[in-house]
This record gives sequence, C-alpha cells and structure tokens, in this order.
Amino acid sequence: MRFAKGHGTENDFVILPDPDGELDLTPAAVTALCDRRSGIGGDGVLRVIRTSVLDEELPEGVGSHTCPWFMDYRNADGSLAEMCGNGIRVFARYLRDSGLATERFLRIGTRAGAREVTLEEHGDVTVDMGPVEVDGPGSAVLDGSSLNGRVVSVGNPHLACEVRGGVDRIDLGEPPRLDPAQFPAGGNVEVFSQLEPGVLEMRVYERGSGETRSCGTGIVAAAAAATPRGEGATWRVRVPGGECVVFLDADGARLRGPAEIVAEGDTALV
Ligand SMILES: N[C@@H](CCC[C@H](N)C(=O)O)C(=O)O
Repeated sequence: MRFAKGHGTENDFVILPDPDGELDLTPAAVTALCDRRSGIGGDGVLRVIRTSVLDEELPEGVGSHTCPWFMDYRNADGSLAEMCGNGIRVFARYLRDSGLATERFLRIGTRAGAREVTLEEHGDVTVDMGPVEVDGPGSAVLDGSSLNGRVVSVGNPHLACEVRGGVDRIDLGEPPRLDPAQFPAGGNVEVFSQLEPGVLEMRVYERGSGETRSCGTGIVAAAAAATPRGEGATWRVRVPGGECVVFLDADGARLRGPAEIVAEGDTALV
C-alpha cells in the first residue's frame, strides 16, 4: 500500500491514497500505522477517497458533484472523527502535490460537512471551518482537579478551558474525564491562556489520540471561547508545534496555517 506522511504544526498524519475505496481500513490497521515504534507513527490517518465511492452516509452538502474528495479521518486509536482542522490542510496539500487536484481552491467532504480550502501563494493553507457553536459551561477532571471551560462544537466536540498561570503547568498525561451527559461521544480538551492582545497559547488532549502538538479544531475552539459573544476577532494561537491564525466572524471561523508532506513510501501494515 502506498502512503505519505505529513503534518500541520506537528499534528502528524499517515495519508493513505485509496481513491476507489478498495481498502478495508480496520481500527487495528489504523493503530498499527500510527504506532510510533512499530508503525509509521502519527496522531491519525487521512484516507483519501472519492466521495462517489464511499459507502457511509454523507452529511448534507457533501455530494460527489460538489466535493470530489472525502477526508476519511481516523484518530490514532482507530476511532472516526467528524473533522480535523490540521488534517484537512495536509489533505489539500497532498491532493495538489500528488496531482489528484490541480486547483488552488478546493471543496473537501468531511463528516462535519463540506469545507472550502485555499492553498495560498505564500505556502500556508486556509480552511473555511464552518459554523462554531460556543455553548454553556462544562468541566473536566484532570489529575484529580476540576477544570472549567466552555463546550464548543467545531463539527467535533471540545471543552476549551482558559487557565491562569500559563498552559505548561497543566498535566495532560492522562485522559481528562468529561461528563458523558455533555459529551456522549467523548471530546477534545484544550487549555489556553491569553499571552497578549490577539495572541493565545494552547495545549490539547485529543479524543482518540492523547496529547498532541497541535489541533486545528481545538485552536478554533479556544479562539471562539476567548472571544466575547457576538464579536468578530483575529487570533494568533501558539501551540507546542507552531502557530495558526483564526479569523472569526458571524458566519464561523477560518483557520490558516502550514501543511507539509514529509515522506512517501510503501507499507505492508494495511
Ligand atoms: N487533530 C485534529 C482533530 C482530530 C479529531 C479529534 N481528535 C476528535 O476526535 O474530534 C485537528 O487538527 O482538528
């Protein structure tokens, strides 16, 4: 099986080109690929498949005539996720580099709906992330203590928690415990602090992958939680793996950041 490896702010992915949907991608195969010692290593898998050959039910607006390609995203533990903000930039870069797409403006299908992606002239990739819902308060139990935040949906579920004293003092070694009534399918937990006007720092514990160096949807969730309700804003968000920019307005969010393909090869793990 051909594969590529890519990352966006060091959130890294194994990319599997499967245009005609011939692959039986089991959770066990995903965990084997993502294993950092016995596999290729990654926070998740991006299966590149034509929307027209997918056999799962697609969200409204994700038709093969409007979105030829579907980002079939899997977390490192093999679970499915609705959306991946870093992954979709890497996915777009792969489509373009491999010649599967020739345009700079792409519309890509995801389980959270269709997303418009622009490969910028200067190298970064901008994604229209769609609507962002900032809901009521929620909490997580981390390292025996309770952390309060806002429940945010960016197509996938997040708890974005503003913390005092910097994000480095928070131990994200163990999975945060979330209220199953609020997060029936689990969730991603972000801790963030404002460093200066317009600049946030953030760390994340991702559902299905553990602590990662970055999470694009998490970056958007933190930026939305830091913005007073009803206001537009631009935030630079620093994560351990780099920096992204979030533009928020009444329609939702756009996320801009880097996307790189670093290797290609063959694997017998699938
Ligand atoms: N790393 C991603 C998010 C991947 C999915 C997430 N772990 C979930 O289960 O919702 C990003 O960049 O957004």
